[in-house]
This record gives sequence, C-alpha cells and structure tokens, in this order.
Amino acid sequence: MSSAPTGTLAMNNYTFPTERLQSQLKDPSRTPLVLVACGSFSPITFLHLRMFEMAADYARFNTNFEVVGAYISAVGDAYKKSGLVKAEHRINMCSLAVEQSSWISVDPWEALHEDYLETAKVLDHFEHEINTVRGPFNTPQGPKMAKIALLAGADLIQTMSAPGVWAPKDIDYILSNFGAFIIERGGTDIDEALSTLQQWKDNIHVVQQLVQNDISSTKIRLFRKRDMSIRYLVPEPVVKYIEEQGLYDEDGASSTHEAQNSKKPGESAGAPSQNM
Ligand SMILES: Nc1ncnc2c1ncn2[C@@H]1O[C@H](COP(=O)(O)OP(=O)(O)OP(=O)(O)O)[C@@H](O)[C@H]1O
Ligand SMILES: NC(=O)c1ccc[n+]([C@@H]2O[C@H](COP(=O)(O)O)[C@@H](O)[C@H]2O)c1
Repeated sequence: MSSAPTGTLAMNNYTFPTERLQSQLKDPSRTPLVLVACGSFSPITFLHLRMFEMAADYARFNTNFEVVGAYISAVGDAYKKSGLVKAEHRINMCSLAVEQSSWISVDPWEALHEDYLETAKVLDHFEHEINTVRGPFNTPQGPKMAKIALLAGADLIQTMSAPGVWAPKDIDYILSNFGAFIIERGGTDIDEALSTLQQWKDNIHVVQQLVQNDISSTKIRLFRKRDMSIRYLVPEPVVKYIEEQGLYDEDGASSTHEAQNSKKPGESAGAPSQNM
C-alpha cells in the first residue's frame, strides 16, 4: 500500500491551509510571525524541518515576534534544477514530513503553477491569504497584522549577491516588506553573504546552528543513487515514499536489495537481515 497522501493536487481544488495557524497570540504584546520556507525540497530532509524549530527558538529569545504558523512552499516543475522530481512527489513528501508537526503546514500553491513564480510573488500570496483573507490577529491593544518572513539557509541569501540570480527590485521588495530568518550553513560565509545587503540588516535575522547539521537534498539523492541508506536523514514516512515510488534511484537498485535481503525501506543494504 502506498504511503502517498490521497487527493489530487490541482488548482481547482486548492484551499489555503489554515488549520495549523494559531488563532490568537499567546502573548498579545508580541507581533505575530509566519515563517515561509521556499525551496526545492527534492527531497525534504530533517534539516529543513529543524530550520523551523531553530528560527522559532531564535524568534522567542531574541525578538518581539511570536511564531503563529509556518509554511513550506516548494517550487513548481518549471524551476529547472537538476535532481528535481515532479512537484506532486515533492509536495507529497513534504506533507508526510510535517505529519507530526502541530504548526508547520505545506502550501502547494506555488508548486501548482506551470510557470516559475519568483519568491516575491510567493510571499505576496502568503501576505494576502493571512493578512487580507484571514485578517489580522485580535489583541486587547487592537488588531495586529502578521509579519510574513522568508526562512532560508545562508546559501540562499548568498545567491542574492550573485549577479543575475535575483532582480534587484525583488531583493528590495522582499527584504524591505517581509524580511528573512537566515540559518547559518557550513560552507557559506555569512558575513560575506550579507555584505551587500546591509541596507536591510534590521530585517535580516541570522540564526546560528548550535548543532552543526549539513544534511542536503543533494546528498540524499547521491546516497540513493549509490544504493546507500538514507534512514535517519529524512523522516521515516518520506524514506518509505521514496522507496515505494522509486525516486532518485535511476536503476532501481535499492528496491531490488530490499526484496532480496528483507530490509526495511531506506535501511542500508549492508545492515544485517533478520532472516539470516
Ligand atoms: N544544511 C542546511 N543548513 C542550512 N540551510 C539549509 C540546509 N539545507 C537546506 N537549507 C535551506 O533550505 C531551503 C530549501 O533548500 P533546498 O530545497 O534548496 O535544499 P538543499 O538541501 O539546499 O537542496 P539541494 O541540495 O538540492 O541544492 C534553502 O533556503 C536552503 O538554504
Ligand atoms: N528571483 C527569484 O525570486 C529567485 C531567485 C533565485 C532563487 N529563488 C528561490 O529560492 C529558492 C532556491 O531553492 P534552491 O536552493 O533549491 O534552488 C527557490 O524557492 C527559488 O524559487 C528565487
């Protein structure tokens, strides 16, 4: 039986997910904050999930924001990046990954578009759904609009200094109107990444990784290609989904191993078998 979430992904049956959005502020003196992580998620890893927890802790201890919800927005199929499996699979994997979370949602809106959508437009969509359609958060001091912020790794913010990747007007729009929570990432010099973004520094929050973790989707794809275990690097239901759908496994080698050695999905082919 497939572990894929049921339901067809299509714009005509799309509704913005609000079930995991907190209805009220716990501390009305704070400003509501919604974190939006944009990326490929091919596949989603434990590090992607940790990013939300790290940013929430950072916001609680270092800012006057209260996180009232968070979203994963995966790029659509028009984003031509190597290793990208179909948006439907990536959305299914993200949905399986957040099953145990009470506050992280997956919004398929961006991925449902045939054309590539710039991140500025994606953030506008969240702003509209949360602050216009849903409306402000009521507090004894009056209604408060939620702050929508981009949650990203240091490598993504670094691309903002690379010529030709982002339109300068989009950088200004995103960093002036939304802002960003940036998770440090090994291999990226954060000071260098931020050096050209100083005019928006008050709107950029840098979150330290206290436990260095450098899981990447690239490594997961590579492990799959080499028929190596990906277990405990991505959530178990995602491991199962990848196995069942034969994703990132060009020659189907690991599914064959699984059948021959009675391994559980995602386990190393070198691990001992129960029936041996
Ligand atoms: N190890 C990591 N540390 C900090 N941020 C990360 C890490 N892995 C991913 N991110 C961030 O997660 C977001 C979505 O990432 P993305 O889907 O591109 O994952 P990735 O692992 O970098 O992918 P790929 O390996 O395919 O390039 C991006 O903002 C990226 O910077
Ligand atoms: N011009 C833009 O809006 C722009 C440019 C580069 C990357 N991005 C976004 O950054 C994210 C990058 O993801 P990857 O690291 O997986 O390539 C994606 O969500 C992508 O849409 C946006």
